[in-house]
Amino acid sequence: MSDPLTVKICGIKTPDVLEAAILAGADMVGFVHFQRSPRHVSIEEIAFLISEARGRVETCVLLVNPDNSCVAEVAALGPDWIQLHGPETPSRVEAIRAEAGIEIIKALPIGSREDVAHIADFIEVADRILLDGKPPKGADRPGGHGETFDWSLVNALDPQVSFMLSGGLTPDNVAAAISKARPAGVDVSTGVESAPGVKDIGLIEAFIRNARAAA
Ligand SMILES: O=C(O)c1ccccc1NCC(=O)[C@H](O)[C@H](O)COP(=O)(O)O
Repeated sequence: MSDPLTVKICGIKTPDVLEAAILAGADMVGFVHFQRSPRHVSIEEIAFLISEARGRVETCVLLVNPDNSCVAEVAALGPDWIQLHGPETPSRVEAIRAEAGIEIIKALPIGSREDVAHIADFIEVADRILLDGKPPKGADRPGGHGETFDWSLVNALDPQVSFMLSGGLTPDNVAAAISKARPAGVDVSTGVESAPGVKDIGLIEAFIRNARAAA
């Protein structure tokens, strides 16, 4: 039997939404620590959210090109995962994994076959790979834009490579995405919001329900 699908709800900012995501059956929740994001949460807020989540759902802190002091500060909070969502090189990902002593998700933007070929450089240095859409031109942050990509591009990937899928997923398209890309997990933020940074509990429930039904 294949492993169950991991469902991650990213960009959670408040305890009530965290609680709703847990009750709806999320496997992992993500907290964004990046000032320019409408989903940014402070270190103190993340500490509280992790303490509420511990033992109930896996936690992930999303960082963009963090320096060593930021990595140490986040690692001290004890999340299960750190997600690197910036232009980190393979050697920097490896160094952050060693510094943090925490499992790493490396997010990679996909828009072409060349981008898919680039994934191989990260297999050994990250614990999970997350494939995302490319940010729109001129965007001031590297993710969380609700941008999909051509899911058939992942057919060029070595079938042994396990990956999570994100980028523009919604309750309406998650089943098609799972059927086409066959990911080990799905990750959503924008597609379960009523406005940037404002999660909609009904959409979170529908997303998880539809992802589970499709898996
Ligand atoms: O959410 C943000 O604002 C953000 C800022 C900087 C880097 C990444 C960011 N989000 C990425 C995610 O939340 C997820 O991991 C995922 O890519 C969600 O994508 P989407 O559903 O398209 O918003």
